[in-house]
Amino acid sequence: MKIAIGSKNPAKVNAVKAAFGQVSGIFLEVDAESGVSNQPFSDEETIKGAINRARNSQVSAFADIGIGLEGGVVETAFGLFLCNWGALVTQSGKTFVSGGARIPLPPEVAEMLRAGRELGPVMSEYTQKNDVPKREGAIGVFTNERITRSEMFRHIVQMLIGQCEYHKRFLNGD
Ligand SMILES: O=P(O)(O)OP(=O)(O)OP(=O)(O)OC[C@H]1O[C@@H](n2cnc3c(O)ncnc32)[C@H](O)[C@@H]1O
Ligand SMILES: [Mg+2]
Repeated sequence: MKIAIGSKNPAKVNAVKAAFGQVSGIFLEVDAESGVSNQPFSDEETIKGAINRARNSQVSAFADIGIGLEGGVVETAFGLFLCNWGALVTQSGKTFVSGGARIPLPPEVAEMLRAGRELGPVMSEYTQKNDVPKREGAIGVFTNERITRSEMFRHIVQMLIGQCEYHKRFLNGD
């Protein structure tokens, strides 16, 4: 099975490979367009980014399925929360969506994002560490690395695969 991943970020790529586990597949990393802003600011925008990445990677790699993973933030009455979404698109165009765990960002980090900055660079500055988005991620930093970005995305991909399996098994879909 050819599986296209709509990103070259190792935190995402490793998550997809781990979620598929024993399934023998060829994984193709594609710099897929998300079609949304670099810093999505709502669930809707983040989901849209995930679906676009999934579809664009599947099409451009002629893959059996495409997986898109997108990170964003969402404003709530309790502060600005991390939000993460994934999408799986099949060759026939069937689309599955799932969301990840969410935690609030510290107020000083949230303020920088509201001022128009992107979370990745803000996190590197905040932690004085490079490549936070490719490593533990903001979720890893603020959970004392109990849940890393890759693990969070792995759960999302497992829920995508599971929904796809359910669809095939019980709904006879393709
Ligand atoms: O190469 P891609 O796949 O685009 O990987 P990315 O790290 O940029 O990931 P996203 O585009 O999905 O994330 C949107 C923005 O939010 C940042 N971001 C999202 N989640 C993050 C996290 O857990 N830790 C650090 N930065 C994060 C990210 O760096 C971007 O600025
Ligand atoms: Mg990005």
